[in-house]
Amino acid sequence: MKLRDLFSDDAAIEPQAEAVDVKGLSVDSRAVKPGDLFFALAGSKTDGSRFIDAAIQAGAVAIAGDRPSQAGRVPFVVTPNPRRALALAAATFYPRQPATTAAVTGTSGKTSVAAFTRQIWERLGHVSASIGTIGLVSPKRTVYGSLTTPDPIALHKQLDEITGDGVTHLAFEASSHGLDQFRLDGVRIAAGGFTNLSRDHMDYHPDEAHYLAAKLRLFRDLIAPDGAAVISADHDCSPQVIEAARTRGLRVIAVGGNADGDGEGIRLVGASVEGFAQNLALEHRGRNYTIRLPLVGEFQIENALVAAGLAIGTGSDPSAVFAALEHLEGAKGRLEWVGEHNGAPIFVDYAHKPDALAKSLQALRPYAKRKLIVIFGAGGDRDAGKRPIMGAIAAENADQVIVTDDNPRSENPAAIRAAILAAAKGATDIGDRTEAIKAGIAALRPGDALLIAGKGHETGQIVGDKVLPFSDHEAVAAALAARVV
Ligand SMILES: CC(=O)N[C@H]1[C@@H](OP(=O)(O)OP(=O)(O)OC[C@H]2O[C@@H](n3ccc(=O)[nH]c3=O)[C@H](O)[C@@H]2O)O[C@H](CO)[C@@H](O)[C@@H]1O[C@H](C)C(=O)N[C@@H](C)C(=O)N[C@H](CCC(=O)O)C(=O)O
Repeated sequence: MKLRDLFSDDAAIEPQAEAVDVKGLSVDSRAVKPGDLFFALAGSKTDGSRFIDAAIQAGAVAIAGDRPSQAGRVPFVVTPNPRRALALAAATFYPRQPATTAAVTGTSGKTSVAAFTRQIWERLGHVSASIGTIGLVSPKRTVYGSLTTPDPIALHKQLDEITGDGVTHLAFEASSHGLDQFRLDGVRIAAGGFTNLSRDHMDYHPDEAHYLAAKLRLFRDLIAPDGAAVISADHDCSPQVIEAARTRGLRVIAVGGNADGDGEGIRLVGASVEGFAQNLALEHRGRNYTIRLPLVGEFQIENALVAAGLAIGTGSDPSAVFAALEHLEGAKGRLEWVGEHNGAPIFVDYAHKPDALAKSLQALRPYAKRKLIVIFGAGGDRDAGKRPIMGAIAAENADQVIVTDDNPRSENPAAIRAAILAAAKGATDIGDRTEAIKAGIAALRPGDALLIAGKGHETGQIVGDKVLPFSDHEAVAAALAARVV
């Protein structure tokens, strides 16, 4: 592809460089291949412009960045926002995208919403995929990804491939990092969803206003002008998100108890727990629907309604969408029942933030007539402020707390646990996660329930810079199979 074709008019390209043939795109000098266009990006740890020489040595035929470089040996494209230019170039280089794409943002629930939207579309006969924290899930390929929102090059390569596979409908997760770093700017988004907002990523965003502003980019800048915004109406920040969507002239579908069921909204009129399911009364366009949602946890109602809104907002028939909710399956490691001991259920959940931990514990309370036990930890090299908050939430919402390791990374694991334990009076300290899980299961008696929180679908424990194989699912299965409990 010609260099000129990869950039919009605001990029400065010398006329003699416009026809340079670009064979690939790269943001990492260590991964550059001959023929690549290298984007020099200012990053959180270093500045890509320091590696221009290395990129040229590796075979880069052109460089893009926000200020002209002295390298001079290959053409240099000056563009005011290189990260956004990268996203748009990736969309041009890998041109195919599913015809219908929905994105979801919010602190919690993104993975479930993406999975539920995919499942609803599948049930309605569309070839569907989802991309997010648990990777790419599509009929022909399942690929694990390390980021919630992949970088633009990986993202557009995947979009191009799955479209070639016949995928017509895609639901994907828009993380605040992804939105802030313009990773999604080249995706044609027909509908965007918003779940909720709580404390998260304070190691990245300077404050909560910045965090919300990143999320709002989806509604302010990215959804197609004739697209839909599906917004949970039950949070303090909901009016701000609705306002951002209305200002753009998007079709707003509010969902939840505060939504208007007479019109576009999906109003939750009532909900009751029945076994491992919930009966919901809904109102949409003045019509009433009664459905059995086969999922545990009140928070899953919000996820299911946002998914339903995304399907309706991209053209599906409401009655068929609500009927499809009765068949939803939880996403891997999202308040997932993984076994039982002494008749007491054991759940694995990805909750690794204060609000999510509180919601998961509250969701399991109806299943713990006697004691609710929780096992969790907190990640190293990440927002340290959430550790005591999570300790206090666990102590308040559970009857027995075991604090363990969860990706300590470069930090001293015992110090992370100590910060949690200081706020969780009476908690037990068991650093080894396998041992903690064994102890939690061994403590179960009839009428109890156990929540193992933090890792969800993950298959590794990050210690130092090594990822050691670890899975809560496997640790539970091994403990139950060995009858060590
Ligand atoms: C903090 C963060 O978001 N970092 C992302 C960012 O990297 P960066 O630009 O800050 O990297 P940097 O190390 O400062 O380097 C600057 C530039 O120099 C380049 N470089 C660097 C060294 C070298 O030898 N040669 C070279 O060319 C780098 O490739 C980079 O382009 O841009 C990269 C390209 O898009 C991302 O891969 C990278 O994600 C890192 C791996 C990451 O861990 N991100 C996490 C925090 C993240 O994005 N998480 C969100 C949210 C998850 C959630 O909701 O829980 C996600 O979407 O996954």
